[in-house]
Amino acid sequence: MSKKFPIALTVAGTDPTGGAGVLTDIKAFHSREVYGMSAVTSLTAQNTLGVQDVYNIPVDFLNAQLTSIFDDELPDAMKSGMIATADMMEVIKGFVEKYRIPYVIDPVMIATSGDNLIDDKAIDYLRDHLIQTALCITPNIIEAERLSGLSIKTEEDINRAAKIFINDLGVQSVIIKGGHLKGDAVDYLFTKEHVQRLSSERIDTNHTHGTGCTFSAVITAEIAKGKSLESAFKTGKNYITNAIKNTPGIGKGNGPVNHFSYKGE
Ligand SMILES: Nc1ncnc2c1ncn2[C@@H]1O[C@H](COP(=O)(O)OP(=O)(O)OP(=O)(O)O)[C@@H](O)[C@H]1O
Ligand SMILES: Cc1ncc(CO)c(N)n1
Repeated sequence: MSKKFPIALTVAGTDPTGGAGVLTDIKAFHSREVYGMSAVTSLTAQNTLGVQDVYNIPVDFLNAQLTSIFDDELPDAMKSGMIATADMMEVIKGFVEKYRIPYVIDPVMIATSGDNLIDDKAIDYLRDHLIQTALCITPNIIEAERLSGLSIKTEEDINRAAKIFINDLGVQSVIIKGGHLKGDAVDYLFTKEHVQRLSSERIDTNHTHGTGCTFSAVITAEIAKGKSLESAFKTGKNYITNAIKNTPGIGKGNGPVNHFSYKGE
């Protein structure tokens, strides 16, 4: 029997309050009418106030989860979020290379609350071995600084960092998210051939927990449908702007975004 929906896989950590990580990814896939699958890298104890504890899944068990998925059905696209260790990254790289699956990397390093989510060895492995396997990587400013080695304050700095990603680090394409800069919320997609700049008004809110996860999950869902990266980027940007604007107002701290409100293309 042929499958009725595109399938997207997320490989990421969990947030029990559902604002970031695997749960927000699955909500975004569902909202975009894409069937969601997940392999969990870490269980976190966190909420809108911060990260209280982290339990990393043993690397063999991450391998077992991915084997269960890939032995049964091939997802149309996958993304990763929090991957706490280089050992886990090596396992994930093996599956991406074996199955040649379109792969979006959200290079998660630090939670919105400021807590570290991955170790230094993992950041080095990400930069030197993993990001090259992706169709696209989606760093925020802090992650782009850490991976490129540049300090990023202006649009010119963003252009310079993109050149490092593409020319020196061998990345196919990169979306640098300007959510952490001042002024409008501007994101940039760089490929070898062109730059696409998408801008939205900055929404005055602290309810931005899981925005990066959600944005990359929507992009992955659109790629799973066979959409171009340029079109997926537009949908991701429209979705996240709407989702932040319509915050459901959950929790005592940096609340999550709304997965019910965006009805556009
Ligand atoms: N206050 C805001 N108003 C409008 N758009 C925003 C705002 N904050 C972030 N965005 C948008 O949300 C998306 C995610 O960007 P951001 O830089 O917040 O990612 P992130 O830091 O990786 O998120 P996370 O909180 O999951 O770690 C981008 O499209 C960015 O432009
Ligand atoms: C599990 C997880 N992934 C990603 C982030 C980044 O928002 C987070 N806070 N928690």
